[in-house]
Amino acid sequence: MKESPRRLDIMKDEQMNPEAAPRLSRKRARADSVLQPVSDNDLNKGSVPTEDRRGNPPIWANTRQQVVDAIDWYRSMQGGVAHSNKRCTGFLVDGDNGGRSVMTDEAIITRVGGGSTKDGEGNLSLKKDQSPDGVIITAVMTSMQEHQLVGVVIGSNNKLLNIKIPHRYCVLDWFIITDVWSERIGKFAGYRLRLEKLDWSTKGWWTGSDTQKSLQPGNVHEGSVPNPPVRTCGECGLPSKQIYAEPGWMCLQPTCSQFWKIGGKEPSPAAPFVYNPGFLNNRLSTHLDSHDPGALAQIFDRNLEPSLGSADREEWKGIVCPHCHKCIQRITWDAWDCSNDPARGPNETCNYRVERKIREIPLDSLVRGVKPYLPKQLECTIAPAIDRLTYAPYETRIYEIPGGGWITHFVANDQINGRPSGPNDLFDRLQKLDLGLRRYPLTNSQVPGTLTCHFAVNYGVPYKYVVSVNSKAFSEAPTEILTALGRLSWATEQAVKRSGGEYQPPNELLALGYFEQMKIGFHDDGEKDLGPTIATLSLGSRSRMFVRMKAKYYYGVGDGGSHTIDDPILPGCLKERERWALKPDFEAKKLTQPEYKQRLAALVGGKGKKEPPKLLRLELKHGDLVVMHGAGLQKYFEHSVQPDNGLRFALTARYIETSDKADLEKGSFRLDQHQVYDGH
Ligand SMILES: O=C(O)CCC(=O)C(=O)O
Ligand SMILES: [Fe+2]
Repeated sequence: MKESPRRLDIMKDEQMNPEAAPRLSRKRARADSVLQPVSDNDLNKGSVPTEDRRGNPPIWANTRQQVVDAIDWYRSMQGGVAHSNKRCTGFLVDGDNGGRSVMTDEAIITRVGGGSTKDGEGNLSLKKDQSPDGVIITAVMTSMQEHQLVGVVIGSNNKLLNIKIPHRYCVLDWFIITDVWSERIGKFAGYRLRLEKLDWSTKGWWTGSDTQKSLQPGNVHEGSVPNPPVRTCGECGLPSKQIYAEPGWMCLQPTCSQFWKIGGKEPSPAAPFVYNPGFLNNRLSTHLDSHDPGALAQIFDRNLEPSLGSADREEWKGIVCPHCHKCIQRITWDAWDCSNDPARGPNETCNYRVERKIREIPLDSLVRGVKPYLPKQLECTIAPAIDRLTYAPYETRIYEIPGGGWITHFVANDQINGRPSGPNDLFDRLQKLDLGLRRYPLTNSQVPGTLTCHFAVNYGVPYKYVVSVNSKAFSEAPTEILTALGRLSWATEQAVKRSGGEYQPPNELLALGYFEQMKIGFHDDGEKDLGPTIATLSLGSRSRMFVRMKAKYYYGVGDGGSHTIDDPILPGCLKERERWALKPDFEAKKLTQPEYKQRLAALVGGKGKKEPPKLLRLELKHGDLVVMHGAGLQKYFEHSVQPDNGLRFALTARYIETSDKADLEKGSFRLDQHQVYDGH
């Protein structure tokens, strides 16, 4: 732990007494950081970062999701701009800010993301003009017009500040957006913005101990420079500020023929660009000086408040540690724990912990009087074969998925659920147990450190699904888990036998727990050694399960944007007939591979497609069992489950092929008589 509370107190004292730190005269500061030309390279790239900063961040995190979970104004896992209700609420300045970006002590000038792609070196570049009507630009503009508070987070890849950024993500402060304008960026017109620190009575923790003064309102402070002139374009008649002292004033209206031109010519990108000092260094927002921005986040000791012990959304949001100020995610079922962080750094020692035993939630409060789903919410393109007799009192609905297999839905009822050791009892008893449920890091997430949006615990043979989960042996499992396993074995056997397959008893069980607003996104269960059959028991809050073809097979376009050559052309895929018509020519070598790919691209387009349509939307109620049977269901299709708001458990059993002795041992079990299930 680098930030002790003491250090933070020191920081506050220093901030309250801006005279405490020596600083350069304004003239010198300008010479250092303003009149220096900014080329297409970032201003301070290559300079050596120093530890000499004034203080410590008020809030910090090791992963992006820690920030997102704990900070209300930064709910964005991708891109730099967090927005809500069409307003920008938070801004991240990390690496790759684009050319001509600068950070002074209190102002940030950088690009606005959106509409960019990463080049070979991971730098963002525009692939077309950024539209003023895009979601991000609109949000940024609206926030500027409304003087909306914008929280700013800095990432440690940022090279604009000449300090060593102490953690991967650090909150800077509240800012406001003073300007949004367009420039020529490479071949295209892209938006850039200027942010200004709201509170000009204190200095930011990130400023060096010998930095320039706070920004002052234009023309107020002795020695300050005039506000930048605004000129009207002779061509379009619209005003633009003079942002650059050099090469000079340019029209910044991207629709104007004189956009980004001086004397009819665009400045060379290699020309020195020098910010107008009045634009960079004056305080442009003088009207907000009495505004109380409120705290960046509520930071207090949750051990001092009474625990509601609910499964509400509030319970699994992140919190900011009152001791070390790190964003703590709710990783375990029953606690926030600062030390329980998969991305914890070697110097972190904070052990702040808040116990949160969940109070028992009565099943009735979740299942009684819930509004039926609308027909549209349960729309299926495949009609089930319905059978009310064979497994009575269950009703079964069998969906045959062409190219995939069968999904058998055993619909439970009060009679089934109310039996001793049935779903009602299981739901009540699972809540009282300490199963060791926790959120795990996703193994192939685009954003490192992202945790699942549900809690999990694995029993029996280790199973990797979307994450790698520790596994406990069935011999250590509570009777409730084995009781569930009994029911799942029964359902698996019935569904497999009915489709003519060979029954293989499960040797693995994954228990998932969902709080309010948790879910499992689209995924397949297809680990390499997984058998073809997967059975799930739903307990508690109602949910919907969705099934769709994977985009790769629906569009025939893989993740890299390339067309799939060994295309199975599944029934129901896009342009199925046309794809079948093309394939024989390729197989007969009448078409080369590039020609085949080109023809496919002409048929179904490239990547960046909309999501494939959902084939099934199933209503899973308390006590229901669902069996997926067929390897194709995991290979070519994917599923997701979206519970209603409220506590839910899902217990899923599978058979996993393994010759590992220890794993086999973990997966072996014998059910007691009362744990065996016969379908009643
Ligand atoms: O929550 C559910 O019903 C489904 C869980 C699931 O898909 C899984 O465990 O892989
Ligand atoms: Fe699954």
